[in-house]
Amino acid sequence: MSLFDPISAPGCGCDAAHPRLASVPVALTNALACVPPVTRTEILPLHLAMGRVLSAPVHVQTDLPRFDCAAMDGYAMRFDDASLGTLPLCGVAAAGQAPDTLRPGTVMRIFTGAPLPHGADTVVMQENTETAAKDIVLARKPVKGSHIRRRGEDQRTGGLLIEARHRLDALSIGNCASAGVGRVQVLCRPKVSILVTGDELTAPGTRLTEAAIWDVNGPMIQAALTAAGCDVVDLIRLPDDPDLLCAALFKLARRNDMIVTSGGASVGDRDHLSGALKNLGAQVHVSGIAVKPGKPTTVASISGTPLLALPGNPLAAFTMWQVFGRAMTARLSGARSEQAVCRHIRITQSLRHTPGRCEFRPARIAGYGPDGIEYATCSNATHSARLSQALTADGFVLLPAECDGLSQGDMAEFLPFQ
Ligand SMILES: Nc1nc2c(c(=O)[nH]1)N[C@H]1C(S)=C(S)[C@@H](COP(=O)(O)OP(=O)(O)OC[C@H]3O[C@@H](n4cnc5c(N)ncnc54)[C@H](O)[C@@H]3O)O[C@H]1N2
Ligand code: MOO
Repeated sequence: MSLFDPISAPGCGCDAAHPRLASVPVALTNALACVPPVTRTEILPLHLAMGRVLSAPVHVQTDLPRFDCAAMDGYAMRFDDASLGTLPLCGVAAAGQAPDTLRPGTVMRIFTGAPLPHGADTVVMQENTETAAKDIVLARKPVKGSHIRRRGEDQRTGGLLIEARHRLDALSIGNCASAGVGRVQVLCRPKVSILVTGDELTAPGTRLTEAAIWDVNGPMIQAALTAAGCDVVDLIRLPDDPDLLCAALFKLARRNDMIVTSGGASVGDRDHLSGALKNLGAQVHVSGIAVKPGKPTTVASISGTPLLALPGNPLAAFTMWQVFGRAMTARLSGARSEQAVCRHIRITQSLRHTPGRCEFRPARIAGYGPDGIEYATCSNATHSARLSQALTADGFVLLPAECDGLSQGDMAEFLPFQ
């Protein structure tokens, strides 16, 4: 594999170096295969539908524009009267007013958006006229039919405007409004709960005992799920207790479309996730990935409910959310093709990398090179416990598994944060 191949290219090296760990592309395929998109639907007024996924297509309710109308402020006229040169001004046509009839041999004042008066076939911009008493003098001969928006030239009644499974944003909501659609049928938000484990964890803002630390991953995953359009049902913090973990997972699996956990995913005596999954008879789809950071990441299903288990180290949890969480929740939401897209950049400095696991290293886009290609800067190593490493970054530079480093100016793939 060369550095120009995408990290998802077959044979990127992850599998070979770590036979018991899945490569990122294999893990991603397995993870997505266990996520059933939500099918529950609801009808919402348009103003509450931002970020929601259409469950049915949207069709146009009327021709757009609904009627022939002026595209400029000026004068409506019959083209055949243009040879008269000077025409008396008779009447006004404004937006929101039903159209009058234009008397032959006259012009009518007209404003942008006003329905074209009956009998008129041309609009002259006011800049191309002069006024003399109550007459309008044409400065030049108009083009027949100019400055008119024709009925239906944008959309036709009944036409397909937006396909099902599109995620609504400001642009598509604007288009729905223009088509007269006030309510939309959407898929329900996926219900997702978060389970954060660790004896040492305390809610941020509360007092810390001697060896306690604040829970970083709970609020971070909650924010990420909300941004991904999920309905976060519960954020539960548990000590490192296998029975409590089993009971909580069992309960959450019955009430949610997906579960995200943090911590306890590795191999220590206090890491209870794999034991709990075994006790619950869960199907394990991914158990360890040849990636840095994020090696212990696990994906399973408990009674059909997908579970993404993120490592406790906060930068590892953030990275694996970006790679797996985003993709899994996008699929869960029912939205079509929301795959993360990498792009190619050059790196501003040489980077060392230990061959074995492919690496997602936080990087900042620093500008463009003389060849028009973006440059990215990153730190010399990825520290999975240092979340602030990503704070000034825009995304990750991807270091392929088998490479032992990149040289200054080399191209690499870049995965932007979302
Ligand atoms: N012997 C081995 N030890 C470890 C391995 C290994 O392969 N062999 N893998 C390491 C890797 S890689 C990672 S990543 C970590 C992740 O392990 P866990 O998922 O079991 O995470 P914990 O042990 O629970 O915690 C790790 C670390 O992160 C802190 N943490 C946990 N949760 C939070 C939270 N919600 N907010 C802030 N910080 C959190 C925790 O205090 C620990 O410092 O395992 C390595 N070990
Ligand atoms: O997965 Mo760990 O994040 O390599 O430290």
